[in-house]
Amino acid sequence: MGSSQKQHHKDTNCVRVRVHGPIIVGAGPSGLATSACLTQQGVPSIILEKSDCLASLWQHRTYDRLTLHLPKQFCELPLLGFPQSFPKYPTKRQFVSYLESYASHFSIQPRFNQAVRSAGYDNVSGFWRVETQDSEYISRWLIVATGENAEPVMPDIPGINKFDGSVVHTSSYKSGFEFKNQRVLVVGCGNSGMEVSLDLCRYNAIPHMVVRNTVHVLPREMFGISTFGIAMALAKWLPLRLVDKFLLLVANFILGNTDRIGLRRPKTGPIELKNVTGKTPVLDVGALSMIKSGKIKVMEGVKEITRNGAKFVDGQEKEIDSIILATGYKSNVPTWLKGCEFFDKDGMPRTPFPNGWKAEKGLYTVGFTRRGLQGTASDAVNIAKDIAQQWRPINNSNSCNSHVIQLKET
Ligand SMILES: Cc1cc2nc3c(=O)[nH]c(=O)nc-3n(C[C@H](O)[C@H](O)[C@H](O)COP(=O)(O)OP(=O)(O)OC[C@H]3O[C@@H](n4cnc5c(N)ncnc54)[C@H](O)[C@@H]3O)c2cc1C
Ligand SMILES: NC(=O)C1=CN([C@@H]2O[C@H](COP(=O)(O)OP(=O)(O)OC[C@H]3O[C@@H](n4cnc5c(N)ncnc54)[C@H](OP(=O)(O)O)[C@@H]3O)[C@@H](O)[C@H]2O)C=CC1
Ligand SMILES: O=C(O)C(=O)Cc1c[nH]c2ccccc12
Repeated sequence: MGSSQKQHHKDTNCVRVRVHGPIIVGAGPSGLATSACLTQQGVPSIILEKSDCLASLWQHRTYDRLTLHLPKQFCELPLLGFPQSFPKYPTKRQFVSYLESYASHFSIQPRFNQAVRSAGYDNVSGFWRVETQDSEYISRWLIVATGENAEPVMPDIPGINKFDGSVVHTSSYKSGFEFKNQRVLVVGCGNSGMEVSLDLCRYNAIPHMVVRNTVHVLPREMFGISTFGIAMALAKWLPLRLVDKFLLLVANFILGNTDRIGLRRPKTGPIELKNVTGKTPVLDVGALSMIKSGKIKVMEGVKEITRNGAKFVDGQEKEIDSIILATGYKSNVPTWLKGCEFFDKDGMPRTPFPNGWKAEKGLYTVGFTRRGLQGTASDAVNIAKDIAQQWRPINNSNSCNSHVIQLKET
């Protein structure tokens, strides 16, 4: 990994590490992809990861039955594809094993248990100072790879604190096993809400899924071809409006009119909506037929949670045993990156795709495109090329490509 020099700070006992290459924050797919692309360009880097493993979202914060939604060719990281033996839609275990082989192939060794608490640009020295609980890392380049899904969104629903049963976010949900035979309120109808509701059905639980708004549901495949693949192919030739028209025509043919089962479609088409707002269409893997058969109950917005149930905006009241919040995720960048105008208050780059990867003064972002792993791959390649151009003139005279240099601690 990146070459660095280590010093003990006398007053605080904090270790100060001078890093020669870029500092990457986050060892998810985005951090790994960027590190690999930098390595290929001859630039060393270090990754700081708050958790104890790589891809912690996939390893610790997703449910057991999760598989990729898009066919594998749309989820590969740059430079090293999936093994041929993988199925079209790899499972999360396969995806994690791919990421582990990826890291090992490029000799990427993230520094685990390093939660970045603050980072800021020092105008005087021209370096980024990045603080974790026990160290300060200093570099010319900082790459933000903490992801769009860094923290769960926990909505403040009236009365939720009075509820007697358990309340969990989908990021802590593993399987319906713990909810056997229960009446469960699932708040939210994105891909997580739909898939958790489907999983609950497999354990004889009765999911009541809250749909407060409009939602696009598309079949995962159309006539044996992935819907996402069809959309990407058509988008090369046709305006997005027409692509969406085609997708909706076929979706309505395959799924029927989803309005009739309480899933009203937004006015804007599914791909245009994803591009403009980031809202991902639901790619159906079975929940829709459970809704049609009444096993998943669709409810309107929640008005209030009571000790043992929920009141809905249409006046209905239901007793429930547990609540699962499928309310999505948010970036955590505003909590640690200081004095930076590049990110908005939600921790997303203000500059839209495909140009949001480069900020100013050696700051970069990877994986904030709202375009899944394809967006990550595009950012990672761009960042590595850009930093390599700055790296070569500085380091041609004085080769610094060796691995970590541990200087004697002072
Ligand atoms: C359930 C689910 C399924 C998905 N499925 C798909 C799919 O099939 N296809 C697709 O293209 N996309 C999918 N996505 C989108 C998803 O965002 C990407 O798959 C991918 O995980 C993004 O990678 P990332 O590295 O940007 O973020 P993450 O995977 O979230 O990794 C960020 C890393 O940064 C670390 N971190 C955060 N804050 C700090 C800090 N302050 N200091 C140090 N480390 C920190 C985290 O611990 C984490 O390890 C899915 C998302 C979810 C939630
Ligand atoms: N197999 C796969 O590949 C999977 C992929 N994913 C991906 O992970 C990402 C996150 O998905 P997901 O976790 O579903 O999050 P999303 O942000 O996509 O969906 C959140 C849902 O919660 C609803 N919601 C939020 N707050 C409230 C509230 N206070 N009351 C009622 N409803 C509320 C939203 O409704 P509203 O629209 O009204 O705001 C929306 O329906 C997406 O990109 C998704 O595609 C997730 C699961 C599986
Ligand atoms: O980002 C996600 O959550 C995905 O599941 C991948 C994804 C990226 N772009 C899309 C457009 C339509 C459906 C899924 C995706």
